[in-house]
Amino acid sequence: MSVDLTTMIYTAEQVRDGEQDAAARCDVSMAQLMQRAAQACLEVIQHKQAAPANLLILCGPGNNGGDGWVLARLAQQAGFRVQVAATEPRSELAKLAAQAWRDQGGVVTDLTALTTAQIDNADVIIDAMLGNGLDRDLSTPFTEAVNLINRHNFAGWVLSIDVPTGLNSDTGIAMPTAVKATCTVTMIALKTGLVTGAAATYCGELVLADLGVSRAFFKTPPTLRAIQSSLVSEHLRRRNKAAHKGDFGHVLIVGGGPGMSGAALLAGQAALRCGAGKVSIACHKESQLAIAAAQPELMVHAVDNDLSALLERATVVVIGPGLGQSPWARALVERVAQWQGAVAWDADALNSLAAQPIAKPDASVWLFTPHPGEAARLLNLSASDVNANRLRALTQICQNFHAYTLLKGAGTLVKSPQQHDAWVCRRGSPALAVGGSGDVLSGVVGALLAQQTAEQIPTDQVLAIAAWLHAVAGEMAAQRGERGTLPSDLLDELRTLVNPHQDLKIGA
Ligand SMILES: NC(=O)C1=CN([C@@H]2O[C@H](COP(=O)(O)OP(=O)(O)OC[C@H]3O[C@@H](n4cnc5c(N)ncnc54)[C@H](OP(=O)(O)O)[C@@H]3O)[C@@H](O)[C@H]2O)[C@@H](O)CC1
Ligand SMILES: [K+]
Repeated sequence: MSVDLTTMIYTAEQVRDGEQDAAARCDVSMAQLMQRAAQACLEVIQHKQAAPANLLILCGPGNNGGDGWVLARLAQQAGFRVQVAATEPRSELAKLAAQAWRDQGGVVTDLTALTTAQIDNADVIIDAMLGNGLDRDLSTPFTEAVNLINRHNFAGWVLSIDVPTGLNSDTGIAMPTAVKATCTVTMIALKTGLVTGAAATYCGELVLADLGVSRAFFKTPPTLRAIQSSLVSEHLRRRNKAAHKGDFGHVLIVGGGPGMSGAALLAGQAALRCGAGKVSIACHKESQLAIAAAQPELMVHAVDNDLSALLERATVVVIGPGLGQSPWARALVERVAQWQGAVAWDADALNSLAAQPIAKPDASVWLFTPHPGEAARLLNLSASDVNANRLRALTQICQNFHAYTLLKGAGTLVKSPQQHDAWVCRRGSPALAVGGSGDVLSGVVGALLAQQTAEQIPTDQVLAIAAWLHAVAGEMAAQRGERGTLPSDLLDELRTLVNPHQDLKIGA
């Protein structure tokens, strides 16, 4: 069976532990691995930039620097004009590689003396300062070098080897200073910190160089798996021609407090566009008219605190969009928390659970879709604590609340309470960073839950599929302009995406 190596993502520790073993199994020495790493970087450079261009290679003390020293030699042999600015090599492999560069007549300047002129003369800067050995904040001379590279007026491009210097390859947290690369060539396996958190700002295009040992390495189970389009097409098949609305579930959306009818409306519209058989909304009486007038297919009920009749008819519940934090909202949260079935919790419904926790009934399945602020409230932490280790926060929420959880933000993470590994969504767009986007997502989750039986979607894949649909709908909507894309623009795109097997052209 073929494995897409770019979908399996590991911690830096897993890579460190696994690479030596994988190299030994493939009968490759560490020096050969370094040679292959440098060769992979050279090929990426040659693809983008013909020789003789000016390369400035910045080498740090460890094996990341070693990759840089070897690259200097290979690139010069390939006809590039190469300058190296370096700190003293300290690892054995880096020392040998530095000596080989000098033996070839290569010139070296001290990284502490790096000048703006050196940077400006370069067509390509290669960041081989620090890789996955980064274990503390940057200091002189790395901070100064990174600041010089990141200046807005540098006309060339930047290739980071393995990981941009200053980015934590496990958490995706950037030190106050970190290289903003055009392209990152990472070795052997993708690392968790390159696909979540602030990674997208720093990594640029991410290229995996498997160095010929990945197949041995990939026997190790990954920490994260990238959500792929195949997950969607496997589960959202062509519908049975004799289908009726009862096959596709009844979503009840609880939300739409005073002044927040739009959130419940967006969730309802997304649930309809993603194929739920029926969608009802339980909202505040002040919101009923606005929602009903905006979308005739929605059944809109004004509720005080009695949801019993609506819950009896529902297949799944989504609670949170526009719910607010009033006593009215809390009463609804308490009622839904007792209901036995599948409940998707979002927004103020999560805040309410955070403020006054309620235990999940054993027979219920709960799905949470917090953003980092809501996740922080659920864990009694700050949002920056959550962002400092998104995967850890995700795992804690799953465990503490026995809930399938989707943690929003670039590199959305998804995890089920039972499984060890998690999913990451590598798709998406900054266009999704706008109020109402999360309401659409909760409607998508509701629709998938409602169709779970008809489409045989395992519960642990519902949030992963929803994250992918929402992210790709965002990318598609953003094609008309990232800035100014509205959550309602996602609705048409979602409709296309949930019909992957349908040829949407109308034949004769
Ligand atoms: N192993 C392999 O098979 C292969 C590995 N490969 C490559 O090796 C890289 C990993 O190499 P690595 O382990 O030597 O770590 P690396 O990132 O070079 O840094 C360690 C050095 O940095 C220092 N240091 C740390 N933080 C610092 C800071 N903030 N500020 C200043 N200094 C700091 C630390 O110093 P110390 O803590 O000892 O004082 C130590 O000297 C990997 O990313 C990939 O590029 C590829 O060739 C493929 C084959
Ligand atoms: K680097």
